[in-house]
Amino acid sequence: MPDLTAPKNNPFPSASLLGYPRIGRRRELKKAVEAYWAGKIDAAALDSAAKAIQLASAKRLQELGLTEAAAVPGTFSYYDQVLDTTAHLGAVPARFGKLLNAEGKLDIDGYFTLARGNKEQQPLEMTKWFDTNYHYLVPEIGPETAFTLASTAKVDEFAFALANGIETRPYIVGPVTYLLLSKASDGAPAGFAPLSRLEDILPVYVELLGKLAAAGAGWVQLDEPALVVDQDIPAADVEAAVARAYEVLTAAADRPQILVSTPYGALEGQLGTFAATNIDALHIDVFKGTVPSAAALAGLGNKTLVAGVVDGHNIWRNDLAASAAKLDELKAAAGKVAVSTSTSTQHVPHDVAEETQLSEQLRSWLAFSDQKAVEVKTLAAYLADPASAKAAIDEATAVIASRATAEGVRRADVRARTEALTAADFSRSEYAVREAAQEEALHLPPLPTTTIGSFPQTSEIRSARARNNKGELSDGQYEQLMKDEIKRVVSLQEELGYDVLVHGEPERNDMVQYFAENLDGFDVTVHGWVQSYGSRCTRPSILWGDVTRKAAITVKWAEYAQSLTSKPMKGMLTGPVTILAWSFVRDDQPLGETANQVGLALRDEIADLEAAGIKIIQVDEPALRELLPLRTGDQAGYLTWSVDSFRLATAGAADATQIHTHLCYSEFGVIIDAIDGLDADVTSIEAARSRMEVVHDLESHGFGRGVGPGVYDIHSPRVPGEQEVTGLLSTAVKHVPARQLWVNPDCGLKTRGYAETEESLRNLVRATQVVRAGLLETVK
Ligand code: MET
Ligand SMILES: [Zn+2]
Repeated sequence: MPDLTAPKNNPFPSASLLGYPRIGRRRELKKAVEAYWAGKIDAAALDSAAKAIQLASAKRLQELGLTEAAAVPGTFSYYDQVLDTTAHLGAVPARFGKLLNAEGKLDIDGYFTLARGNKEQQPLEMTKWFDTNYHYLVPEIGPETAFTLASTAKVDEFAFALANGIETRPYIVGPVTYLLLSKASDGAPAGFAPLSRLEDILPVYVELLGKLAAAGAGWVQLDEPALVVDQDIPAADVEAAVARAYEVLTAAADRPQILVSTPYGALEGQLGTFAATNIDALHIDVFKGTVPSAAALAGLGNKTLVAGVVDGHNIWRNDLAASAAKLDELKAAAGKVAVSTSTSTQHVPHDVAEETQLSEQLRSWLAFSDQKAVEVKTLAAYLADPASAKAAIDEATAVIASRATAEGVRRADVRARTEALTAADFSRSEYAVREAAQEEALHLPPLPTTTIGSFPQTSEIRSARARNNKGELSDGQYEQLMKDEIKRVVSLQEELGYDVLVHGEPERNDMVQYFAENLDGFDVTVHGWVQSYGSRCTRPSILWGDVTRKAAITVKWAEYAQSLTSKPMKGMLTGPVTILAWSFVRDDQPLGETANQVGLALRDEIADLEAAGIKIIQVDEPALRELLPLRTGDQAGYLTWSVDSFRLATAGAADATQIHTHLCYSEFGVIIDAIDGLDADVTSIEAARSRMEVVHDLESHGFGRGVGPGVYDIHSPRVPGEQEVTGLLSTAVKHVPARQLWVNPDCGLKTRGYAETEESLRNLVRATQVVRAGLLETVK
């Protein structure tokens, strides 16, 4: 047996993936982690579940042809790759007290505490990872943060695979991106920039590189996607940080060869910055990004250029001919070229072959992670010997061509409707007119209380749906169970004293999939889960054709719920941008065209809801921020079509119909104009985790319509106390005029249990009463 741990100088693998799903083909990790949290399995059982997934994934990728050393990415994570990096750096925020154990390590419980919070502390803030629907945990860095190698999880993961005969390529977030994604810790002085701690984290990276080299790693992958984004610090500062970081890391005495990866867009000017360092390989995204100039590529010298030509973020079969052409160009200008995906494939499911319920035609158009591994392998073969890949390339070309003419892809009725749209279809009356009409129709108290839509999806609800799908429960029985649940949700809200009620969305498996299942142009998967955050997964639908509404979707449920109460019942829809963002969307026409088709379908649904007597309709757009292009130059175009599609969906509503929207998960400051542009009468926004930061943006913008900054963080089981909520509301009324303010949680309650939900919602009402009374005092 060769000594696998001996130092080596292998070339970068000709074919590899930038990352791979880590949740398991059947969401084994989700199940194990949740069982561990529930105390049903111990740490050893969790560890062996994790190892089983790691090994299965590595073996699968080898089977698919990624057999070279370091071709299999070591991208496993128990929760999040940024949290992993925080753990390796020991960057535990001071507010958590002493989380490191006696050996100075962050054990698995400490790790989960950062992710989920504890009785005293909110978890780390969560936000979107670049332009994806994946969320990472935001590091909190201050002048006081101490850095020490507090975890060797990545070394252990590597050693475990190696012991099983597979040399993987350990992955960790690179130092510059790590600090650029961090926020200043609570106590940090004004103007403190986490990037100023660069010198202090580098020694920990160096120590980690040493341990990886000692364990036998030939390559390590440092992920630097922040370099493809326009940062709010000068480019020259970013460049200096990169130069310094990689000067130190490449000078480490014992280290694996270093691949720096830059997924999610074009690296542009920073390519030269990396070219000037001594790293061994540089990955660039040439799927979403463009092929750099020959001169820029020549600057890479002896470094391997890892070409991300296969899209890691969407599921369409690769246009191998187009990729081959890009590779030719790259090869002509750069010395060594290897093939990979544009991003980690953690954003797409495992395997199309599992989706046997899809038509053969649709399946032939798709590539999930495993198919992408084969595509990458084919393209690497092409680079070595173009003739060897000819059959595969021709087949891909033919299949892609078949999409253009397939039934349902372009429908004359749908196209006629979008082509006939005029400016008037995108606008409602002036807000003052609507406000008066709504006041008259609704008579709401000051600081109206409401929730965001979903109530806990109990195991009874989920099992009823599963049994209905299997045919064990008739549609009639299922419908009755959902109605019972709606009744329970309505009476709970009545009892708690909420002003605007919801039906609780029990009938929806998912806020996008539910609509996808009821619209033409979509298909849904059975096993196509992708990680959203932690143990949470979603199953994006596939939007492959022209979209139309077959029949009313939500009306009967809303109508039933409204019949149970004299309070206004909110109709609940998912907006066009979110439907697109959380589906895998066709790539053969501009997103704006697809969004308008969805907008029109929703517009018809709103008209039907109004006709059924629903006076308030919420159109959720939690993903509005997520699709925002990373480069500032591309943002205006996106904001125009996304805002337009929402307006198209909602502008048919009568003046007296109150249109709500809901946004969550992100910093909104940058898109506040667009949020205003949606022209919704009421906007609820996530704010509890970030402790009401958003109200400052709203204030400085002069946001003039209704707004509900969330006062209950629903992402953790923690119950907010009455005083805590009172405090948040008191902050809000200082910045937002009370007549505009609404009281609501951050988001829907579907992931919560009833016990904590009831208690929390009760505290919201009590706090509202306190603040309302205070408002009356000030008026007197
Ligand atoms: N109406 C939806 C719900 O309450 C909004 C969720 S936003 C991710 O679940
Ligand atoms: Zn939400």
